[in-house]
Amino acid sequence: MAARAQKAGNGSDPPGASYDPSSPTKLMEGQSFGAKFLSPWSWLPPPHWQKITTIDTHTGGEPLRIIVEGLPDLGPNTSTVLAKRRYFMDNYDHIRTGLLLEPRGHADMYGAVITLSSDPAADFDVFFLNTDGYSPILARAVNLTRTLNINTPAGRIQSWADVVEGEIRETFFRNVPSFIYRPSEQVQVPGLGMVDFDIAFGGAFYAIVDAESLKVDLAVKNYTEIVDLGRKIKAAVVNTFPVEHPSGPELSTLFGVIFTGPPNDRANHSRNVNVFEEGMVDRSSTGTGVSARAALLYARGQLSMNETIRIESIIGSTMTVKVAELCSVGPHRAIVPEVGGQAWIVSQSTSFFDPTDPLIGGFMIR
Ligand SMILES: O=C(O)[C@H]1NCC[C@@H]1O
Repeated sequence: MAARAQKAGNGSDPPGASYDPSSPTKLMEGQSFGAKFLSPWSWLPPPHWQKITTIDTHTGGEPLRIIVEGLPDLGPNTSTVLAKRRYFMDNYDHIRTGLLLEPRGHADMYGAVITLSSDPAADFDVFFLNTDGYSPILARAVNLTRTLNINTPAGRIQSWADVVEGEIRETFFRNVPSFIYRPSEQVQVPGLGMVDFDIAFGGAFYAIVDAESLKVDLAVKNYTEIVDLGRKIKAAVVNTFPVEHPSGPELSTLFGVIFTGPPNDRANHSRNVNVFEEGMVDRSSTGTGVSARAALLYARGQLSMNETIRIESIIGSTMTVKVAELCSVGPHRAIVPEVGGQAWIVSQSTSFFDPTDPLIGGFMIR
């Protein structure tokens, strides 16, 4: 494959032909063979291959691949983030699958498209990609030096950082209004019997289930069982309890099932494991999920205004949440949650898409 790409890139030059041993790029003893033949000095992809540059980050272990260069035009109507997302869905879904699925990604990969906003009140627009489709919002910490107003498919959020001596300690965002949608419901789940749950919205709709009622410990060793339970419960709830957000159909789907359980670290309030879409598992405690939990806890008198709680993820990473304001969303009494977390930048890379690659759009093994 490397030889084929080489031929396409440099005409008839043999691999590494443009490498000049006397140049400053000369390899030192111990440098890898790959460094010589795949270095940008010796090989360039052919001009007709699509090239997309991304920056990878993670928030509490949950990956986020952000497209920073190479995205084609987002169409004639860029007036709203939803219009841009619609155009992307209709025209570039192969970019989502190509960047997030194997071989460039994996079944639980996540992505984001950040664009300038035509809304003067917003610093930028962002929409989110996952391996099964598109998420209404992704509660992610961004590294910031000032408060940013960000338009997401779920609405406007604000994000800022706590900076101490030039170092970002924690980042926060003020989420969209979050509310209980259907408290204390039950559903018959094939193979499980009756399952108790609540539905709450925190930027996305979730069915929230106490894991102890299913006798499952929310540990990584039970990953497969947790995914299986999440998929079964989600299917049963979707079939029985349709959700409708007052803002319209784009937000009116059940995104996932959040299992709650006791924390491993007693300093934390609880544990959240979010099984979303068709079986993706959030490595973090889920920003939209802790928001939905805060709405539920506040309505039940188990969380006070401005009281901060810390919620663990399946891998033990944490996010904080507090109720910062009260408001309403259509007929629902709502809270405005403030979520805190930590994010790290881990790499930058350019993906190449050879049009003759039969797996150019990616594949998934789950
Ligand atoms: O933190 C969040 O809200 C997101 N993480 C993956 C699933 C959710 O979209």
